[in-house]
This record gives sequence, structure tokens and C-alpha cells, in this order.
Amino acid sequence: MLARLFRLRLSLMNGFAAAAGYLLFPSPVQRPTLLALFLGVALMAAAGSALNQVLERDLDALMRRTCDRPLPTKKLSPAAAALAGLAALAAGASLLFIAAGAVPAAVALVTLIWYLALYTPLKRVSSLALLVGGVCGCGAPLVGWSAAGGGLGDFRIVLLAGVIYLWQVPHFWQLQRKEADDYRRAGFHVFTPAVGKKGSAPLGRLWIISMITATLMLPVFGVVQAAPILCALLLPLPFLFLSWRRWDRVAALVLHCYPLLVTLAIFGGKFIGGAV
Ligand code: HEM
Ligand SMILES: CC(C)=CCC/C(C)=C/CC/C(C)=C/COP(=O)(O)OP(=O)(O)O
Repeated sequence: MLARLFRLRLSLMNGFAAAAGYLLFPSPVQRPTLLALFLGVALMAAAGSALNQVLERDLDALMRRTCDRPLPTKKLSPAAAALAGLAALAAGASLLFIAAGAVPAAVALVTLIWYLALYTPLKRVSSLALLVGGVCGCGAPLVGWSAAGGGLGDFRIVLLAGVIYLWQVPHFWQLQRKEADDYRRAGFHVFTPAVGKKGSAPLGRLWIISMITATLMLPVFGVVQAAPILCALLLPLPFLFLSWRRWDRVAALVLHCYPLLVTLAIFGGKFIGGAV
């Protein structure tokens, strides 16, 4: 039940995105800090999920995808869910503050406020919520980068946060392709790319190609030592996504795990460079 409330895979993936930001900074890895950062951000993302479900319990009850969550099924009361979310928030923020300092903890808190006070209400009134919500995903790498000692305006972390931003749109489109009617029935305004006769989605492909192009800027500008690994991992992707229909399942899996892929590539470069 708590796994559904905290959306563990989404929360853990935010931990990996934070690790990507930390590993991107050109300094030796402090493993305890990296672990505390991963857990702190995952706890903060879990808090966001729980509090979001308290705020959206009425709409969750209307959608096939979310009606079996703990609040619509009355397995948890809104008060208990809110308490669980606040406990995760307190634990995550404290862990980040103790292990990484005030700035990473503050960036995580601002991310959570953006998610709960801006994105969540906006979903009910505008399809542009998706573009506003994309900023939430930039929080995790920014937290990681600042925990490693990087400044938030550095072009290197802006580039990585931009990659995660670009990824979230096709990520959402891929997940809600089957749910578009469900979203409409619940009264959500959803912005989905037009799909052509042959099942192609040119706008979706455009987002994915721009995401991969932005990712490849990381080795091109020498931002990561993982040039060969990153290129070997990511260069085939445009071909995978361009043949959308034939590689559908593989492309969907790669798209689902993209932040993890980028983190592994950056980690690989650091490991080869002996900085881990
Ligand atoms: C605008 C931003 C985003 C939107 C609109 C969005 C939307 C969604 C939706 C609707 C789901 C399906 C959840 C469910 O059915 O329970 C989902 C799943 C998921 N999201 Fe996102 N997401 C966003 C950002 C992120 C970010 C930043 C991450 C991590 C870095 C992430 C990682 C995941 C993962 C791993 C899942 C799979 C969850 C599972 O299979 O249990 N998403 N997302
Ligand atoms: C550093 C830090 C705190 C990181 C956390 C970032 C964060 C809150 C990520 C979640 C992003 C997001 C918009 C998820 C979908 O919510 P949704 O409400 O659209 O999903 P739903 O329809 O399944 O409820």
C-alpha cells in the first residue's frame, strides 16, 4: 500500500537523477554523501507523491489508472496519507541538510512546493501543466550538483537538467497514450501529440530527438568524461525511436529508464577516470 502511495519506482528514479547531478560535478565521489543524497531525494519525491495523492484523491477515484490507490480505496485516510508524506518530507529534508547542507535541502523543498502548489492544481485547468510540471524533474539533478559543491547557474548542470526536462514530456506521453480518454473522463486537460495514420507521432519523435541531441552535448562539450560510454549508449537511440513501431517495446523501456541510463553513463566515465 505504501509503495503505491510513495510510487517507489518514480521516487527511486528521482534518486538516480540526483546522483547524475552529483556525479557530473568534477570532484572525487564521497560515497556516504552520494548515498545520503540518493535516499534524501527519493524520500522527498515519495513525500511529493503521497501529498499529491491527498490533493488529487477525488480525481484519482475517477481514473482507471489511479482508482486503486490507497486513498480512493479507503485503505488510507487523507490524514494518515498526509502524515506519511510529511514524515517522508521531514526525513528526506533532514538527511539532505545534514549530509549535503542547506542549499540542496532548499532546492528539494522548492521543487516539492512547485510540484504540489503549482503543477498539481494546474493539472485541473490547463494542458500546459505538463510543461510546468517538467520543472519538477529538474530539481533532483540540481540537488545532486549543489550537494557536490556546484553552483546552480553552471551551464553543465543546466544542460543535464534540460535533458531531464526534455525527457519528461515523451515519458508522460508514452505512459498516458492508452489513458487519454481516462484523463478526459476525470476532467484533466491533457496535451497529447497528434498521431498519424501509421501510428507515427512526429511531435513525440521531435521531443525525443531533441532530448538525445541535448544529451550528446554532454560529451561534445566535454562536460562528462563518459564520452565513449555515453555515445555508445545513446547514439543508437535516434534510430530506435525513429523506427517507432518496429522497436516499440524496446524504445518504451529505454524511454522509461532514460534518467538511469544517463546516470550510469556519467558514473561509468567517473569510474574509468578513477574518481569513484
Ligand atoms: C512533468 C513531469 C512528469 C509527469 C507528468 C509524469 C507522469 C507520470 C505518470 C502519469 C506516471 C504513471 C504513474 C502511475 O500510473 O502510477 C509516471 C510514472 C513514472 N514516472 Fe513520471 N512523470 C513526470 C516526471 C518524472 C520524473 C522527474 C521522474 C524521475 C526522474 C519520473 C519517473 C517515473 C517512473 C520511474 C515511473 C514508473 C512508475 C511505476 O512504474 O510505478 N517521472 N510518470
Ligand atoms: C528533489 C525532489 C523533491 C524531487 C521530486 C520531483 C518530483 C515531485 C517528481 C514528480 C514529477 C511528476 C510531475 C510526477 C507526475 O505526477 P502526477 O500527479 O501527474 O501523476 P499521477 O497522475 O500518477 O498522480
